Amino acid sequence: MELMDVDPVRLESSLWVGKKRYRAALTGWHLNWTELDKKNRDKKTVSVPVSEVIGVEEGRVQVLPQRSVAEDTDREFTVFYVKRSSSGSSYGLLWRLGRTQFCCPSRDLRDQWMTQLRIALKTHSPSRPHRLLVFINPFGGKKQGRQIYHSLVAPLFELAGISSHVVVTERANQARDHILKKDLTGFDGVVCVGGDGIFSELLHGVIGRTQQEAGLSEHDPSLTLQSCDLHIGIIPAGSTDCVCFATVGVNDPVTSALHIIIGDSQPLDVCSVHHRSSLVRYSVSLVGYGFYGDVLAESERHRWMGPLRYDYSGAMVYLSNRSYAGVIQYLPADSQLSSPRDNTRCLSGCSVCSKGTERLFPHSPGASSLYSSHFSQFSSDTEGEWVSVEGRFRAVSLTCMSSSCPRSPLGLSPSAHLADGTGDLIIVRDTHPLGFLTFLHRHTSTQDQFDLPFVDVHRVKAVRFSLPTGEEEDKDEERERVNDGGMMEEGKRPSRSGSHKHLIERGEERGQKDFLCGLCCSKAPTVSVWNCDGEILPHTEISCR
Ligand SMILES: Nc1ncnc2c1ncn2[C@@H]1O[C@H](COP(=O)(O)OP(=O)(O)OP(=O)(O)O)[C@@H](O)[C@H]1O
Ligand SMILES: CCCCCCCCCCCCC/C=C/[C@@H](O)[C@H](CO)NC(=O)CCCCC
Ligand SMILES: [Ca+2]
Repeated sequence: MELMDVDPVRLESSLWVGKKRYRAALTGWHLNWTELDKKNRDKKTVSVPVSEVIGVEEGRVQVLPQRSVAEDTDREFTVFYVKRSSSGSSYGLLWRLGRTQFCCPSRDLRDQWMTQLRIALKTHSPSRPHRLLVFINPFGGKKQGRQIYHSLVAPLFELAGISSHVVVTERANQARDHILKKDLTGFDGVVCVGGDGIFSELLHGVIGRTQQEAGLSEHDPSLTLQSCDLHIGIIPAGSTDCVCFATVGVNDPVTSALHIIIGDSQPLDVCSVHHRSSLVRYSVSLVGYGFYGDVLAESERHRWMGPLRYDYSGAMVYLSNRSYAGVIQYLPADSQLSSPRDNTRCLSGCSVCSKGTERLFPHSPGASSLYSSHFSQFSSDTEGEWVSVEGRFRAVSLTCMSSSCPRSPLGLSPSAHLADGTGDLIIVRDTHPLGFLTFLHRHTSTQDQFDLPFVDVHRVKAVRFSLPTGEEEDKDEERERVNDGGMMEEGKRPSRSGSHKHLIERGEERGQKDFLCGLCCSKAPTVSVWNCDGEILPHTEISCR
């Protein structure tokens, strides 16, 4: 009989940790050490999975805040591993670098431990990255990206034997263009240090490059795109850090670095946004019209405030008390599988997402290892009946994930799934100011923001938005924007500043010179803008899937 899954003890010996004696054992999957009392009886045991061991060093070594090695240490070795801290959010725990110094009775035994631990690490951590391409946005969030990387992350990568090539960006879209055009041979993954904006650059680079190599056009909305092999890691250093927070559960650079080192991965739904037959952008978090579009447009004028700009702009936009007319069409997802109000929380290993991945990519051998897979219930994309809603809206939001962030720990749609191939469409119809304030305020607590008479939420596969008949986007303007805003057209993509300029021009074209000027205009604008993961879209009429 062949025995599978045996976990033989490779090494067991009596070691010292400080002044206490321990029995340490290394099996294939775990490193355990048990304190022994004077009569050799077991006291408490610490057990660390080998897959969570970060590194092993000879001697008494310290890594954070600074690397230091003590002398006279030929019988000692230090093991570094993931340590789950008791603090964090209700949704995810902070991870810290655990460190234990062992002292062996002889140098020989120390060498045996070092060798066996390194072999175990190699054998039991096949998905760890060895070489990473890191992009730092020096202007994201509180402008701490460089410092966060060099003081908290680089020492951990070094300890784990990961070599990294670092690019500090000098302009917007540099990271995206690098991924689209440069030789990426030898890199196991790309990492961004910044916020959701630089993550979005990496996302567009990785998806774009994969389609280029597969010879597929991203502009064709009916095409099933190739899913991406290159993983994206995020070291949070932005203003909202929504993608990091919603996937890891906290926005903490050390936690994220440790997840990257041990090769954790999480597939993500990606929503494509098209205007007519051009791809405009991809989104993983929020595609939002009305309140969230206006907050973003307003906040771009106050970038100097840093992350506070969203609070200030949120208050200003709330006070401007706006609603917008439009026609929303959506294709509902299968309500038997899940619902936005079923009170579930999607975490790594979620069963709804696993079933979704199998359903969406039945022939993919690495279905569970997909990272940035394209939003794709495509075989059934045109199936089902489109539903149409016309009216005036405070906010129309489509979110592919919960979009939780420090500002809203449960997010825009707390029960949304990270990788089920659907998004949640939240429709907030026009209402009185106090009602809307209640809706917003509930995002900051555990109260149900959907339990309000003017709010509807639907789990969807696709959404289209258009202006009411007679108010469609101007045709000439359309033509100009199609040429201007195609995401894949070199040098003509809407950047933050580009979009802002566009928005001002558009406001002026429509006689709304003061659209962005203090929100104090007497004549309220008739159209808002779309916020797509923190970027302003250059079109009002869009289709998302
Ligand atoms: N060197 C650079 N100079 C100017 N802009 C840059 C540079 N590098 C990246 N960018 C752009 O800066 C924008 C904001 O970056 P990022 O997302 O990192 O920070 P943030 O806006 O503070 O955070 P969040 O998106 O989480 O709110 C992105 O659109 C990105 O494309
Ligand atoms: C009375 C109290 C009112 C409090 C209101 C709190 C509402 C918080 C909801 C937070 C939703 C975040 C959605 C995430 C969007 C990100 O993809 C995007 C890119 O980072 N961020 C923004 O657009 C930044 C947009 C920030 C909007 C506030
Ligand atoms: Ca989803």
